Amino acid sequence: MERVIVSFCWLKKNLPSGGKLPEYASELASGMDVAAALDEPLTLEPGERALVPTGFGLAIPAGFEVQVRPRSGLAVKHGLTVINAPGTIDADYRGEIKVALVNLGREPFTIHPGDRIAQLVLAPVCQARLEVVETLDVTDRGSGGFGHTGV
Ligand SMILES: O=c1ccn([C@H]2C[C@H](O)[C@@H](COP(=O)(O)OP(=O)(O)OP(=O)(O)O)O2)c(=O)[nH]1
Ligand SMILES: [Mg+2]
Repeated sequence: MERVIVSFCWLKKNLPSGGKLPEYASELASGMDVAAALDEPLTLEPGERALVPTGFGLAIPAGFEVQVRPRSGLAVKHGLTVINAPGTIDADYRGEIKVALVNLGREPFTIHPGDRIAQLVLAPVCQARLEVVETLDVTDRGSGGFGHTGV
């Protein structure tokens, strides 16, 4: 598959403990698994959330974004998910990529340095140019929404 070049940079002088280059786990995986760059294990109590560092930053080309998505295994088995999923990494952001995790499970969950906590999906985006009008055009749906077509 053709790949888009994204600049990757460790943001600290020493490679953070647990920091790993994000990787596609299979040939055609949509997301690169991303690891927790932690000095020590971090335990999330039920209902608790944390902004987990990765140690790196990206320079994403214009016309793309990176989405931070949960890993379904962690979500289904432990209730660990990304609270703002999909997190948005803007193409002009140069700070550290962080993962906003929440433990929606019933048990405490411990993240160890280097654990794969989420996945990063590179996705195309386009920006809108808003054209302000007096009225919107007419459609069959009209203003029906939120279950209007049935469950
Ligand atoms: O899961 C995330 C979400 C965001 N970010 C970083 C990159 C992103 O470009 C920036 C801003 O994110 P967002 O636009 O979602 O947050 P905001 O609350 O709108 O903050 P801002 O006013 O800085 O845009 O924070 C992360 O590292 N991880
Ligand atoms: Mg924003």
